[in-house]
Amino acid sequence: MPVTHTYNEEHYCKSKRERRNHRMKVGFIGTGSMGGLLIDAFLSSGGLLAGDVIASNRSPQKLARLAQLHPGITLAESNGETASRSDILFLCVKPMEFKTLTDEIAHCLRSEQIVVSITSPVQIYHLESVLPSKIAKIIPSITHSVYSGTSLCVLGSRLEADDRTQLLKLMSHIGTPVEIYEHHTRISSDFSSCGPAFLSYFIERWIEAAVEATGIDHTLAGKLAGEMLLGTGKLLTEGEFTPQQLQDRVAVPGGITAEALNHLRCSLDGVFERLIATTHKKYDEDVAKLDSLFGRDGITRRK
Ligand SMILES: NC(=O)C1=CN([C@@H]2O[C@H](COP(=O)(O)OP(=O)(O)OC[C@H]3O[C@@H](n4cnc5c(N)ncnc54)[C@H](OP(=O)(O)O)[C@@H]3O)[C@@H](O)[C@H]2O)C=CC1
Ligand SMILES: O=C(O)[C@@H]1CCC=N1
Repeated sequence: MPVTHTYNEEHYCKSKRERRNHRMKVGFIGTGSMGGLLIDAFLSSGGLLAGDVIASNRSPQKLARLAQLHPGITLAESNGETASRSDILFLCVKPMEFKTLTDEIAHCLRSEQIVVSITSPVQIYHLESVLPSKIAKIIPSITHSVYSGTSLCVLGSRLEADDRTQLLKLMSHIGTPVEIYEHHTRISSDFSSCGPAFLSYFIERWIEAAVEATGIDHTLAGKLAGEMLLGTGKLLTEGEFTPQQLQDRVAVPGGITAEALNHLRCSLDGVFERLIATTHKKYDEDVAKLDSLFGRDGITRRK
Protein backbone atom coordinates (compact mmCIF):
# COMPACT_ATOMS: atom_id res chain seq x y z
CA MET A 1 0.00 0.00 0.00
CA PRO A 2 1.50 3.40 -0.89
CA VAL A 3 2.19 5.48 2.18
CA THR A 4 2.46 9.26 2.20
CA HIS A 5 4.07 10.83 5.22
CA THR A 6 2.54 14.20 6.00
CA TYR A 7 4.01 15.02 9.39
CA ASN A 8 7.62 16.21 9.41
CA GLU A 9 8.64 13.03 7.66
CA GLU A 10 12.37 13.52 7.68
CA HIS A 11 12.47 14.11 11.40
CA TYR A 12 10.60 10.94 12.28
CA CYS A 13 11.94 8.52 9.70
CA LYS A 14 15.13 7.87 11.61
CA SER A 15 18.10 5.83 10.53
CA LYS A 16 18.29 2.35 12.04
CA ARG A 17 20.90 3.42 14.57
CA GLU A 18 18.91 6.44 15.67
CA ARG A 19 15.86 4.25 16.04
CA ARG A 20 17.72 1.82 18.30
CA ASN A 21 18.74 4.69 20.58
CA HIS A 22 15.52 6.61 20.68
CA ARG A 23 13.00 6.10 23.50
CA MET A 24 9.80 4.50 22.38
CA LYS A 25 6.94 6.96 21.85
CA VAL A 26 3.49 5.63 22.72
CA GLY A 27 0.48 7.41 21.26
CA PHE A 28 -3.15 7.45 22.33
CA ILE A 29 -5.97 8.60 20.08
CA GLY A 30 -9.09 9.01 22.22
CA THR A 31 -8.50 10.04 25.82
CA GLY A 32 -11.93 9.22 27.22
CA SER A 33 -12.58 6.75 29.98
CA MET A 34 -10.27 3.96 28.79
CA GLY A 35 -7.63 5.96 26.91
CA GLY A 36 -7.29 8.24 29.95
CA LEU A 37 -7.12 5.28 32.31
CA LEU A 38 -4.38 3.61 30.26
CA ILE A 39 -2.28 6.78 30.23
CA ASP A 40 -2.77 7.23 34.00
CA ALA A 41 -1.86 3.60 34.71
CA PHE A 42 1.21 3.49 32.43
CA LEU A 43 2.55 6.70 33.97
CA SER A 44 1.79 5.94 37.61
CA SER A 45 3.20 2.40 37.29
CA GLY A 46 6.42 3.73 35.78
CA GLY A 47 5.78 1.71 32.62
CA LEU A 48 6.04 4.96 30.64
CA LEU A 49 7.48 8.39 31.38
CA ALA A 50 5.46 11.51 30.58
CA GLY A 51 7.89 12.32 27.76
CA ASP A 52 7.07 8.98 26.11
CA VAL A 53 3.37 9.81 25.73
CA ILE A 54 1.66 11.67 22.90
CA ALA A 55 -2.12 12.00 22.74
CA SER A 56 -4.97 13.52 20.81
CA ASN A 57 -8.71 13.59 21.34
CA ARG A 58 -11.73 14.86 19.42
CA SER A 59 -12.73 17.41 22.06
CA PRO A 60 -9.84 19.46 23.49
CA GLN A 61 -11.19 19.70 27.08
CA LYS A 62 -10.23 16.12 27.95
CA LEU A 63 -6.72 16.67 26.63
CA ALA A 64 -6.31 19.82 28.68
CA ARG A 65 -7.37 17.93 31.84
CA LEU A 66 -4.90 15.18 30.99
CA ALA A 67 -2.06 17.67 30.56
CA GLN A 68 -2.85 19.19 33.96
CA LEU A 69 -2.72 15.75 35.56
CA HIS A 70 0.44 14.67 33.74
CA PRO A 71 2.74 17.57 32.95
CA GLY A 72 5.27 16.63 30.29
CA ILE A 73 3.05 14.55 28.02
CA THR A 74 2.81 15.78 24.44
CA LEU A 75 -0.57 17.01 23.25
CA ALA A 76 -0.68 16.56 19.49
CA GLU A 77 -2.24 19.12 17.18
CA SER A 78 -4.04 16.37 15.27
CA ASN A 79 -4.63 12.62 15.15
CA GLY A 80 -2.26 12.54 12.17
CA GLU A 81 0.52 13.96 14.34
CA THR A 82 -0.14 11.37 17.09
CA ALA A 83 -0.14 8.62 14.47
CA SER A 84 3.02 9.65 12.68
CA ARG A 85 5.04 10.23 15.87
CA SER A 86 4.12 6.97 17.69
CA ASP A 87 6.07 3.72 17.73
CA ILE A 88 3.07 2.08 19.38
CA LEU A 89 -0.31 3.71 18.80
CA PHE A 90 -3.37 2.85 20.92
CA LEU A 91 -6.71 3.58 19.25
CA CYS A 92 -9.08 4.20 22.17
CA VAL A 93 -12.28 5.24 20.41
CA LYS A 94 -15.59 3.36 20.25
CA PRO A 95 -16.11 0.64 17.62
CA MET A 96 -18.27 2.68 15.23
CA GLU A 97 -15.74 5.54 15.36
CA PHE A 98 -12.90 3.39 13.97
CA LYS A 99 -13.54 3.73 10.27
CA THR A 100 -13.61 7.53 10.31
CA LEU A 101 -10.42 7.52 12.37
CA THR A 102 -8.54 5.01 10.23
CA ASP A 103 -9.52 6.97 7.08
CA GLU A 104 -8.01 10.04 8.73
CA ILE A 105 -4.69 8.52 9.89
CA ALA A 106 -3.91 5.76 7.35
CA HIS A 107 -1.65 7.99 5.24
CA CYS A 108 0.34 9.09 8.33
CA LEU A 109 1.30 5.55 9.36
CA ARG A 110 4.29 3.43 8.36
CA SER A 111 4.93 -0.29 8.17
CA GLU A 112 7.25 -0.49 11.20
CA GLN A 113 4.74 1.06 13.62
CA ILE A 114 2.39 -0.98 15.82
CA VAL A 115 -1.27 0.02 15.96
CA VAL A 116 -3.34 -1.39 18.83
CA SER A 117 -7.12 -1.45 18.95
CA ILE A 118 -8.57 -1.70 22.46
CA THR A 119 -12.07 -2.63 21.41
CA SER A 120 -13.34 -6.15 20.93
CA PRO A 121 -15.53 -6.09 17.78
CA VAL A 122 -12.94 -4.37 15.58
CA GLN A 123 -11.17 -7.31 13.93
CA ILE A 124 -7.52 -7.59 13.01
CA TYR A 125 -8.64 -8.04 9.37
CA HIS A 126 -10.51 -4.71 9.45
CA LEU A 127 -7.37 -2.82 10.44
CA GLU A 128 -4.92 -4.83 8.32
CA SER A 129 -7.10 -4.10 5.30
CA VAL A 130 -6.83 -0.31 5.67
CA LEU A 131 -3.59 0.45 7.58
CA PRO A 132 0.02 -0.20 6.49
CA SER A 133 1.22 -0.85 10.08
CA LYS A 134 1.54 -3.92 12.27
CA ILE A 135 -1.78 -4.55 13.99
CA ALA A 136 -2.68 -5.89 17.42
CA LYS A 137 -5.83 -5.94 19.48
CA ILE A 138 -5.39 -5.56 23.23
CA ILE A 139 -8.54 -5.47 25.34
CA PRO A 140 -7.72 -3.78 28.62
CA SER A 141 -9.73 -3.70 31.84
CA ILE A 142 -10.70 -1.08 34.39
CA THR A 143 -8.77 -3.26 36.86
CA HIS A 144 -5.53 -1.93 35.31
CA SER A 145 -6.06 1.27 37.32
CA VAL A 146 -4.94 -0.81 40.32
CA TYR A 147 -2.32 -2.69 38.22
CA SER A 148 -4.46 -5.79 38.25
CA GLY A 149 -6.50 -7.95 35.89
CA THR A 150 -5.67 -9.36 32.48
CA SER A 151 -5.18 -7.56 29.18
CA LEU A 152 -6.26 -9.76 26.27
CA CYS A 153 -3.75 -9.73 23.44
CA VAL A 154 -4.50 -10.78 19.86
CA LEU A 155 -1.46 -10.36 17.64
CA GLY A 156 -1.87 -9.66 13.96
CA SER A 157 -0.01 -11.39 11.14
CA ARG A 158 2.53 -8.58 10.61
CA LEU A 159 3.95 -8.58 14.15
CA GLU A 160 7.39 -10.06 14.68
CA ALA A 161 8.77 -11.75 17.80
CA ASP A 162 10.35 -8.49 19.04
CA ASP A 163 7.06 -6.62 18.63
CA ARG A 164 5.27 -9.27 20.67
CA THR A 165 7.87 -9.01 23.45
CA GLN A 166 7.65 -5.22 23.43
CA LEU A 167 3.84 -5.19 23.66
CA LEU A 168 3.62 -7.85 26.38
CA LYS A 169 6.34 -6.08 28.38
CA LEU A 170 4.50 -2.77 28.14
CA MET A 171 1.17 -4.29 29.22
CA SER A 172 2.80 -6.17 32.11
CA HIS A 173 3.35 -2.84 33.90
CA ILE A 174 -0.38 -2.45 34.49
CA GLY A 175 -1.72 -6.00 34.59
CA THR A 176 -1.19 -9.53 33.31
CA PRO A 177 -1.12 -9.79 29.51
CA VAL A 178 -2.63 -12.99 28.15
CA GLU A 179 -2.54 -14.03 24.48
CA ILE A 180 -5.86 -15.31 23.17
CA TYR A 181 -7.36 -16.45 19.87
CA GLU A 182 -9.30 -13.67 18.21
CA HIS A 183 -12.41 -15.87 18.05
CA HIS A 184 -12.34 -16.00 21.86
CA THR A 185 -12.14 -12.21 22.24
CA ARG A 186 -15.77 -11.81 23.27
CA ILE A 187 -15.95 -14.58 25.85
CA SER A 188 -12.55 -13.65 27.32
CA SER A 189 -13.54 -10.00 27.49
CA ASP A 190 -16.81 -10.97 29.23
CA PHE A 191 -14.65 -12.09 32.15
CA SER A 192 -11.76 -9.62 32.07
CA SER A 193 -13.30 -6.31 31.07
CA CYS A 194 -17.08 -6.68 31.52
CA GLY A 195 -16.62 -8.86 34.61
CA PRO A 196 -15.97 -5.96 37.02
CA ALA A 197 -19.33 -4.46 36.00
CA PHE A 198 -21.15 -7.82 36.20
CA LEU A 199 -19.74 -8.70 39.62
CA SER A 200 -20.37 -5.18 40.91
CA TYR A 201 -24.00 -5.53 39.91
CA PHE A 202 -24.23 -8.86 41.75
CA ILE A 203 -22.61 -7.29 44.84
CA GLU A 204 -24.81 -4.19 44.66
CA ARG A 205 -28.01 -6.27 44.61
CA TRP A 206 -26.69 -8.42 47.48
CA ILE A 207 -25.84 -5.34 49.61
CA GLU A 208 -29.22 -3.72 48.93
CA ALA A 209 -30.99 -6.93 49.98
CA ALA A 210 -28.81 -7.17 53.11
CA VAL A 211 -29.55 -3.58 54.13
CA GLU A 212 -33.25 -4.09 53.52
CA ALA A 213 -33.46 -7.42 55.36
CA THR A 214 -31.19 -6.69 58.34
CA GLY A 215 -30.47 -2.96 58.63
CA ILE A 216 -26.69 -3.50 58.31
CA ASP A 217 -24.83 -0.31 57.46
CA HIS A 218 -24.51 0.04 53.66
CA THR A 219 -20.86 1.14 53.78
CA LEU A 220 -19.91 -1.68 56.12
CA ALA A 221 -21.59 -4.25 53.85
CA GLY A 222 -19.72 -2.75 50.87
CA LYS A 223 -16.39 -3.05 52.71
CA LEU A 224 -17.11 -6.67 53.66
CA ALA A 225 -18.06 -7.51 50.08
CA GLY A 226 -15.05 -5.76 48.51
CA GLU A 227 -12.52 -7.36 50.84
CA MET A 228 -14.16 -10.75 50.25
CA LEU A 229 -13.88 -10.29 46.46
CA LEU A 230 -10.23 -9.34 46.75
CA GLY A 231 -9.46 -12.38 48.92
CA THR A 232 -11.44 -14.70 46.66
CA GLY A 233 -9.53 -13.38 43.65
CA LYS A 234 -6.23 -14.06 45.40
CA LEU A 235 -7.30 -17.59 46.33
CA LEU A 236 -8.27 -18.28 42.70
CA THR A 237 -4.94 -16.96 41.39
CA GLU A 238 -2.13 -17.09 43.95
CA GLY A 239 -3.91 -19.66 46.15
CA GLU A 240 -4.35 -22.05 43.22
CA PHE A 241 -7.88 -22.98 44.24
CA THR A 242 -10.39 -23.84 41.54
CA PRO A 243 -13.89 -22.39 42.01
CA GLN A 244 -15.15 -25.89 42.82
CA GLN A 245 -12.42 -26.46 45.43
CA LEU A 246 -13.25 -23.13 47.10
CA GLN A 247 -16.91 -24.10 47.39
CA ASP A 248 -15.97 -27.48 48.83
CA ARG A 249 -13.68 -25.89 51.43
CA VAL A 250 -16.24 -23.34 52.61
CA ALA A 251 -19.42 -25.41 52.42
CA VAL A 252 -19.22 -27.95 55.20
CA PRO A 253 -21.73 -30.75 54.61
CA GLY A 254 -25.08 -29.94 56.19
CA GLY A 255 -23.99 -26.35 56.95
CA ILE A 256 -25.40 -22.96 56.06
CA THR A 257 -23.24 -22.31 52.97
CA ALA A 258 -24.19 -25.72 51.49
CA GLU A 259 -27.87 -24.90 51.90
CA ALA A 260 -27.43 -21.44 50.36
CA LEU A 261 -25.41 -22.88 47.44
CA ASN A 262 -28.29 -25.26 46.68
CA HIS A 263 -30.57 -22.23 46.50
CA LEU A 264 -28.15 -20.42 44.14
CA ARG A 265 -27.89 -23.46 41.88
CA CYS A 266 -31.65 -23.38 41.28
CA SER A 267 -32.02 -19.59 41.12
CA LEU A 268 -29.18 -19.01 38.68
CA ASP A 269 -30.18 -21.79 36.32
CA GLY A 270 -29.69 -20.52 32.75
CA VAL A 271 -28.51 -17.04 33.84
CA PHE A 272 -24.95 -17.40 32.54
CA GLU A 273 -26.03 -19.05 29.28
CA ARG A 274 -28.32 -16.06 28.68
CA LEU A 275 -25.57 -13.60 29.70
CA ILE A 276 -23.17 -15.13 27.17
CA ALA A 277 -25.86 -15.19 24.48
CA THR A 278 -26.50 -11.48 25.13
CA THR A 279 -22.86 -10.32 24.89
CA HIS A 280 -22.24 -12.46 21.80
CA LYS A 281 -25.36 -11.27 20.01
CA LYS A 282 -24.33 -7.62 20.50
CA TYR A 283 -20.76 -8.45 19.46
CA ASP A 284 -21.93 -10.20 16.27
CA GLU A 285 -24.14 -7.20 15.41
CA ASP A 286 -21.19 -4.83 15.93
CA VAL A 287 -18.85 -6.99 13.80
CA ALA A 288 -21.47 -7.06 11.01
CA LYS A 289 -21.78 -3.25 11.12
CA LEU A 290 -17.98 -2.92 11.03
CA ASP A 291 -17.76 -5.38 8.10
CA SER A 292 -20.13 -3.12 6.25
CA LEU A 293 -18.24 0.08 7.23
CA PHE A 294 -14.84 -1.36 6.29
CA GLY A 295 -16.22 -3.09 3.18
CA ARG A 296 -16.17 -6.85 2.87
CA ASP A 297 -14.58 -6.87 -0.62
CA GLY A 298 -11.21 -8.51 -0.46
CA ILE A 299 -11.53 -9.22 3.26
CA THR A 300 -11.24 -12.82 4.32
CA ARG A 301 -12.95 -13.38 7.61
CA ARG A 302 -10.78 -15.62 9.77
CA LYS A 303 -12.42 -17.97 12.27
N1 LIG B 1 -14.62 0.99 29.71
C1 LIG B 1 -14.00 -0.16 29.80
O1 LIG B 1 -13.89 -0.78 30.88
C2 LIG B 1 -13.39 -0.76 28.58
C3 LIG B 1 -13.56 -0.17 27.34
N2 LIG B 1 -13.01 -0.73 26.24
C4 LIG B 1 -13.23 -0.14 24.93
O2 LIG B 1 -12.63 1.12 24.86
C5 LIG B 1 -13.27 1.89 23.84
C6 LIG B 1 -13.41 3.30 24.33
O3 LIG B 1 -14.31 3.29 25.43
P1 LIG B 1 -14.38 4.47 26.45
O4 LIG B 1 -13.02 5.01 26.72
O5 LIG B 1 -15.19 3.98 27.60
O6 LIG B 1 -15.21 5.54 25.59
P2 LIG B 1 -15.22 7.13 25.74
O7 LIG B 1 -16.40 7.62 25.00
O8 LIG B 1 -15.06 7.51 27.17
O9 LIG B 1 -13.89 7.57 24.98
C7 LIG B 1 -13.77 7.63 23.61
C8 LIG B 1 -12.94 8.86 23.31
O10 LIG B 1 -12.61 8.85 21.95
C9 LIG B 1 -12.69 10.19 21.50
N3 LIG B 1 -12.87 10.16 20.04
C10 LIG B 1 -13.88 9.66 19.32
N4 LIG B 1 -13.64 9.79 18.00
C11 LIG B 1 -12.43 10.38 17.90
C12 LIG B 1 -11.62 10.79 16.81
N5 LIG B 1 -12.00 10.59 15.53
N6 LIG B 1 -10.44 11.35 17.08
C13 LIG B 1 -10.03 11.57 18.34
N7 LIG B 1 -10.75 11.22 19.41
C14 LIG B 1 -11.93 10.62 19.20
C15 LIG B 1 -13.84 10.79 22.23
O11 LIG B 1 -13.72 12.19 22.22
P3 LIG B 1 -14.85 13.21 22.78
O12 LIG B 1 -14.19 13.89 23.94
O13 LIG B 1 -15.16 14.12 21.66
O14 LIG B 1 -16.04 12.38 23.17
C16 LIG B 1 -13.67 10.18 23.61
O15 LIG B 1 -12.85 10.97 24.44
C17 LIG B 1 -14.61 1.22 23.57
O16 LIG B 1 -14.60 0.64 22.31
C18 LIG B 1 -14.70 0.16 24.65
O17 LIG B 1 -15.32 -0.99 24.17
C19 LIG B 1 -12.22 -1.84 26.32
C20 LIG B 1 -12.02 -2.45 27.51
C21 LIG B 1 -12.60 -1.97 28.75
O1 LIG C 1 -15.10 -3.82 23.78
C1 LIG C 1 -15.28 -4.45 24.81
O2 LIG C 1 -15.57 -5.63 24.80
C2 LIG C 1 -15.10 -3.76 26.13
C3 LIG C 1 -15.39 -4.54 27.33
C4 LIG C 1 -15.96 -3.56 28.30
C5 LIG C 1 -16.35 -2.48 27.46
N1 LIG C 1 -15.92 -2.61 26.28
